[in-house]
Amino acid sequence: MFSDISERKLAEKRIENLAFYDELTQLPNRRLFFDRVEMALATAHRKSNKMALFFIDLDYFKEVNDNFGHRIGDQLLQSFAKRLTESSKEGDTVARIGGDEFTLLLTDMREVEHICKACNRIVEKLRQPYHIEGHALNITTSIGIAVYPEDGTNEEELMKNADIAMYRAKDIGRNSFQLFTPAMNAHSQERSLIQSHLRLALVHNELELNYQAQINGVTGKVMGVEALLRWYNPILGQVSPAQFIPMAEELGFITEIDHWVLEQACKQRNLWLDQGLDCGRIAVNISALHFHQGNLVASVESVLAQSQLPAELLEIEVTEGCFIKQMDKATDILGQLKNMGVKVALDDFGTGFSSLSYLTSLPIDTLKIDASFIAKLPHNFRESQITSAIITLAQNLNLDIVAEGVETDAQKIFLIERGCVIMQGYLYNKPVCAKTLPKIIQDA
Ligand SMILES: Nc1nc2c(ncn2[C@@H]2O[C@H](COP(=O)(O)O[C@H]3[C@@H](O)[C@H](n4cnc5c(=O)[nH]c(N)nc54)O[C@@H]3COP(=O)(O)O)[C@@H](O)[C@H]2O)c(=O)[nH]1
Repeated sequence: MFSDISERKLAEKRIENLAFYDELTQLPNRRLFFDRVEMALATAHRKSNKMALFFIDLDYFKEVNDNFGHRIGDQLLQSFAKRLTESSKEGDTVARIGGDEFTLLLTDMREVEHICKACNRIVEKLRQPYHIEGHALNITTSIGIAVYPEDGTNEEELMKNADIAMYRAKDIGRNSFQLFTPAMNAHSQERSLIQSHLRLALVHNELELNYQAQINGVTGKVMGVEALLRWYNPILGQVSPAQFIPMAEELGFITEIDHWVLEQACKQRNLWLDQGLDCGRIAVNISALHFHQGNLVASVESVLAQSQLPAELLEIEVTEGCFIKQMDKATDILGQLKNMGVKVALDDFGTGFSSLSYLTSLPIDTLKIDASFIAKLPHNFRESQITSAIITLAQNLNLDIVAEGVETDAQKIFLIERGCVIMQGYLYNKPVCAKTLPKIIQDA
């Protein structure tokens, strides 16, 4: 009899635990979190206090799972939950509401400055490296914050607005926190609208490629062309790739888009080849996400076979983001491309992570100096020094070098004097459609 009762109690406890707590981290789940918010709202209302609801999302958690496996991913979530709990105060509620999504409720807040202070403290603690099974994982977080009563007076509203603010933090580069503002609502609606149209852009034939020439500034000869994606939607108008490419990455169809670009660009370059148009290599941008998650080598192989374009006329542009993680895998992918005869350029060079040692081991052919440096030439001391150093580095490593975003004669002269002769930018031509490019090449 005694044992029956204890067993029943144990079973009840287990059921309650499953209903209200997350099994992996033992934190309250979404249901219990909502109950706590509801209770806290009543107290905050009575005492005329503020409270803050944090929506916390781990940046690039999926990559941890993909690269290190789910066991390490789970341990990371447990350590993260522990740290988040340790950095909160008595009376606060920490919860796990989904895969890598956590929430935190801070009660008894009087000023928004107190909330920001608390947030800075928490972010600092969370971003210290996590040491798991011999791996040092550097994880950052994107946090959105909604404050009662300004940003919502019930749990749904606060949660929705904290979520919107969290997406804003992701949009502006992750690793930050954002307090909700009403303007974000409009931004979030615009984002959803773009996303819903983007899903159909390929099917509705709304994508097109433009081409921008890369010119030898001394001889005027066209050395290559870069394919740049354009999207025109009848309702949204022209949408910049700087806006929709990150969305396509987030929505999971960047590989499909990159493959389409690759196909069109190779087909077009082969057509120009047949027409005897001498415009060097065609450069195609590949997103870092596609680089790691898609099958880039197979994609390039099949497109080259289908288009009949000689491999040496194709250049793949990758960014430093491709090498932050899984350097060995990245080297292997680039090596396979090189073995096929395809050239590889490192785009936006100088803006990524600081370690240059990877340059010596990566099989790349070209460095593209980022336009943000060129824009400040020739008068800005810092940018002039960096640009000169990048040119010297490329020369020492026997790499080709291309300057991006060249707009003035003064920039061109600066670059030529330092040994960078290939340039791309509005000084020569803006990106144009396939029909217009031959005229630019003939006039060059
Ligand atoms: N994965 C893919 N990414 C792509 C693809 N097409 C473009 N992109 C990436 O989107 C970002 C924005 O591109 P875009 O608006 O096309 O801007 C490019 C040029 O048009 C612009 N440019 C060129 N010359 C000048 C100049 O003189 N002044 C000036 N202000 N801007 C100039 O610079 C952008 C160059 O892009 P990149 O060489 O790739 O850095 C951009 O990050 C693209 O990479 C795609 O098909 N797939």
